[in-house]
Amino acid sequence: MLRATLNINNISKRLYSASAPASKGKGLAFAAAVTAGVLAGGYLYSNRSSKKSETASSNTSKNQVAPALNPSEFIPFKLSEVVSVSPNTSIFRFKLEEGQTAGLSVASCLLTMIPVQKEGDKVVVRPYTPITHESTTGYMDLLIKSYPAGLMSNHIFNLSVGDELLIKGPITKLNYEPNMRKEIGMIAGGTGITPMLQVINKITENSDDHTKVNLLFANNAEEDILLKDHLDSIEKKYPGKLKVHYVLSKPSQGWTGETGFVNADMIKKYLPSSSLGEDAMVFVCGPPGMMNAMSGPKNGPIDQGELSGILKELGYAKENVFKF
Ligand SMILES: Cc1cc2nc3c(=O)[nH]c(=O)nc-3n(C[C@H](O)[C@H](O)[C@H](O)COP(=O)(O)OP(=O)(O)OC[C@H]3O[C@@H](n4cnc5c(N)ncnc54)[C@H](O)[C@@H]3O)c2cc1C
Repeated sequence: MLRATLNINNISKRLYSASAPASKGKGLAFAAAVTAGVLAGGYLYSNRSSKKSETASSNTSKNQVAPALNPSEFIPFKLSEVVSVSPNTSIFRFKLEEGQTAGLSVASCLLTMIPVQKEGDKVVVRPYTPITHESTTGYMDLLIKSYPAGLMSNHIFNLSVGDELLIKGPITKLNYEPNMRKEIGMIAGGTGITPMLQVINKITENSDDHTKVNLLFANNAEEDILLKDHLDSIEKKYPGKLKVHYVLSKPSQGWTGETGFVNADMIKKYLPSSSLGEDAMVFVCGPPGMMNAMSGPKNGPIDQGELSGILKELGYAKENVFKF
């Protein structure tokens, strides 16, 4: 597998590896046979394979290439590059046709699948959140953390350039509209940055969107901060639009940012006040412990569950908090 230690700005400038080995096409024949719902990321995601969606191609004029993703069918995407961004997290770049977008909406995720390869195996499906802009053509990037016993993350980390991954989507999580709120507060932990990045990209690339974003981004140590250079460069380019506040639970001696876990004082200091009511919204995405402490868990992919935790204590209303 091709590995490097470049940031996202650099990899977007790099060419794809020209020496991709032939795809192994592992077990693809089994994909079509999968009809059952499967447990993914703690939730039940529908995994019904149906006729190819016509939405992608029917909305596309003759001169445009239809978006790559299909919301109703898993299709194979070829891995073209892998870039390490922290000790346990990498960006996996999948090749699209020249001039072709992924077909993402903001904010949305997609599903990856490991098909059944022999009798007795179970299909594995997990959601991931692409970090490429909606308008990006020719490739789609996923930022993925590896877990020692993780079925999907290990599968993806073991792919070689040229191998294929079955992907279906997009699944819209939140329909972001420009200026839908005056201010947005974001609380992200680790790879929970991925949906935030989609929204940040959408806001900053639209000069008519005047939303102010404050992001509280929690990680363990400095080397674990995902896409720091990239976030810092967006903050620098759009000073009135984005402010990033880093929080480390295991900081080094010289660290001058916030330390510990995200707490009520940090939320009061950096995020829009709950007194702004419908003028503001807070997005939350992170590991289960963080979700529980900040906002309470979701009840399923489309059920936000009740609001609890620190945000509730600080007076935010349920409709002004979104859990990814
Ligand atoms: C909507 C949505 C979007 C997501 N987007 C991304 C994304 O962009 N990037 C990304 O890396 N992940 C993302 N995830 C998480 C991802 O879907 C998987 O849950 C994750 O990659 C682990 O899957 P796995 O099959 O490797 O591990 P599993 O086989 O499911 O779990 C094996 C073991 O890994 C450990 N583990 C798994 N998940 C966690 C966790 N969250 N915290 C702590 N330990 C854990 C546990 O020890 C667990 O027993 C998203 C989840 C959701 C719900």
